[in-house]
Amino acid sequence: MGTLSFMFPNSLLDGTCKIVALGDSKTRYNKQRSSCFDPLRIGNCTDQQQLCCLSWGVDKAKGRRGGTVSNLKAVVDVDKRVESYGSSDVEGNENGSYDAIVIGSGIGGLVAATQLAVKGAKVLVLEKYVIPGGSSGFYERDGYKFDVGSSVMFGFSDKGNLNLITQALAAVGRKLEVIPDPTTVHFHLPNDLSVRIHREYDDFIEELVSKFPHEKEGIIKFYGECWKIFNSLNSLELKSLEEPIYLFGQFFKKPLECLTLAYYLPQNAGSIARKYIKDSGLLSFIDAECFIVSTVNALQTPMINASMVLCDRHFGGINYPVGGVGEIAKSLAKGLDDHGSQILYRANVTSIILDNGKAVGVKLSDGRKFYAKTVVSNATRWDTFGKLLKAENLPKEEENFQKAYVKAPSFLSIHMGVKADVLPPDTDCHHFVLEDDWTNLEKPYGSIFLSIPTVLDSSLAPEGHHILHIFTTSSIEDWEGLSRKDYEAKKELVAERIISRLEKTLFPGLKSSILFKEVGTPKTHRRYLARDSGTYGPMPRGTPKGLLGMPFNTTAIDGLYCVGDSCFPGQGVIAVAFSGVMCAHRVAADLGFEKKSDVLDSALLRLLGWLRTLA
Ligand SMILES: NC(=O)c1ccc[n+]([C@@H]2O[C@H](COP(=O)([O-])OP(=O)(O)OC[C@H]3O[C@@H](n4cnc5c(N)ncnc54)[C@H](O)[C@@H]3O)[C@@H](O)[C@H]2O)c1
Ligand SMILES: CC(C)=CCC/C(C)=C/C=C/C(C)=C/C=C/C(C)=C/C=C/C=C(C)/C=C/C=C(C)/C=C/C=C(\C)CCC=C(C)C
Repeated sequence: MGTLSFMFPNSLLDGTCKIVALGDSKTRYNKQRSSCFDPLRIGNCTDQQQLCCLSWGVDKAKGRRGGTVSNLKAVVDVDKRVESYGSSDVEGNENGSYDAIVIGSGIGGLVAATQLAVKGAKVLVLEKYVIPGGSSGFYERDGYKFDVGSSVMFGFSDKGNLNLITQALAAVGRKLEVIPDPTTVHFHLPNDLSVRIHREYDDFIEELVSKFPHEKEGIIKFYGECWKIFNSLNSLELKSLEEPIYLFGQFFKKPLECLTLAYYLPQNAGSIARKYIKDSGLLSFIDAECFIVSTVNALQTPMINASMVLCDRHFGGINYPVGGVGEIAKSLAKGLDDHGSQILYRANVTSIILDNGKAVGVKLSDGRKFYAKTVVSNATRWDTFGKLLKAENLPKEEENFQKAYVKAPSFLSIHMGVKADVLPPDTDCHHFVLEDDWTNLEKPYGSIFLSIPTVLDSSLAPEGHHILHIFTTSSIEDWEGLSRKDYEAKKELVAERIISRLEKTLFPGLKSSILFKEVGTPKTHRRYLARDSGTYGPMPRGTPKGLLGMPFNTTAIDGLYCVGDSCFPGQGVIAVAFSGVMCAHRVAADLGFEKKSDVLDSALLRLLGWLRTLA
């Protein structure tokens, strides 16, 4: 980066840090662009920002060209924090001593890495940012601890086979204390339809039937069909569907359940709902139920995915980790370290190194190269095949994927700290608001998601305050080509409209209770989550054949695997955790840590490839 000068005044230790950057045009460029999340922020910054600022300062001080670090104690504290989430600096390795390199430490990447580590593999995770978790990370400001993304955690209970987050933590000897959420979501919908998704299934059904008494039978049949699928899923041991010894073993042990899943694999929730339900308001409600987990309506949502979430919330229930969602990734990262593998932060992978068409390593933006027997990418498929590999050599399978799936929009997120008394007593933790027109459900800024995690865990905000995380779909195109001033003004304007809507629908007096507010746009998501266009994940271009077209973890490139939401079964923390489990199993088999059969492998992989072409 050249000639940067940093000066850290003593105010560092009391939580504010003023950084003065002097120097070349690049610095001035960063100075102009500095935003609330910017590692090179100029002005007051706290906590995690401070961490970024300081770690830059340390780098500069080490590399020495004009760096001045005036408060070494603070630097040491910050280094300890980086250390506590995993390893610090690692030299490049030219001779390939790792079994697997994982690009990215989202939940998908971390689950793949930890599962491999417990099987005995030596893994290196390379994360661009300064903490683990990606969209399941956290950040701290002014005494508030915010979840970067969703605060609704499926798969986090203590029972069944589908509690994949609990299991992933347990695999590395970790367990988090959780707080049960009595209501998954409180829906506030057109025609004054208000529905609470109670933890108890019978209470939920009773409430829904009370709103649509003429559809009692249809409601029971539709949700009943979801249970049939959920129970089949829940009876299986979950591993890679691309590994034939396991897959055929499951068919042998649980033939009925596997056939049930095979039957529903190409189906969508909306068409099944229409078999039983006629009321258009109720069908729209089921659209909203699906939209919050898939960003598309029920007709486009795979039935297996819908069943998973519509039942897990009652089976294991939604549980929130004490200390926030970020604790999950932090614990996985620590568990990885405990098992002899490593995670390296500020490690921006810019390309995947190929040798005779096989993935053998990666190159970082600072020039370091790391080699391994296999490479797993937790970046989206658009980033993996469009940036880390040369876009012009797009394999046929990826071309097909991009024909069937497009990037879902990103989000506009508003993180706020408010006075506690603005919330009526018994306010639920999660809300979904669509005021008067069902046709706005999927439109940008149409529906509003709201989470108030301090309803469950008050330690996330100073006493007498609450956190509000408000988000709504928004596309990157809406935010590009604006001057800094216009960009900031637009953020304020759009946020103001959303907050006014919530003030009108839910919390009178909301605006005057705001003590802290920070707005992130799709550009923020793109920048800090390294996701192309800031996308939330893939969504089907048209009506998909359920999950049939969704690729698993192997790719057309030998030695390269993908994990995360652009793999089967798609978006969602629990979904990417499953993709991590599947990926680790397939990689472990290929590395010789698990049983495999070359003959069966090639037959199954060909069959699955062919099935995808039918989607
Ligand atoms: N966006 C949200 O609001 C939100 C919130 C919570 C959970 N989720 C769920 O989490 C899912 C995503 O999880 P995931 O595991 O697929 O991924 P992720 O996007 O959460 O994490 C990917 C990680 O990879 C890192 N990365 C990407 N490219 C890199 C590169 N070139 N070099 C180094 N690091 C790189 C990113 O910094 C990030 O930490 C989403 O589908 C969503 O359902 C989303
Ligand atoms: C292979 C073949 C061909 C065949 C065979 C058959 C079989 C055996 C099959 C099997 C299958 C399986 C196993 C499957 C599995 C699946 C799964 C696990 C799935 C899962 C899913 C999940 C999901 C999707 C999830 C999601 C979630 C989400 C997204 C969430 C989100 C949330 C949010 C956003 C929040 C909201 C908030 C508010 C409202 C505020």
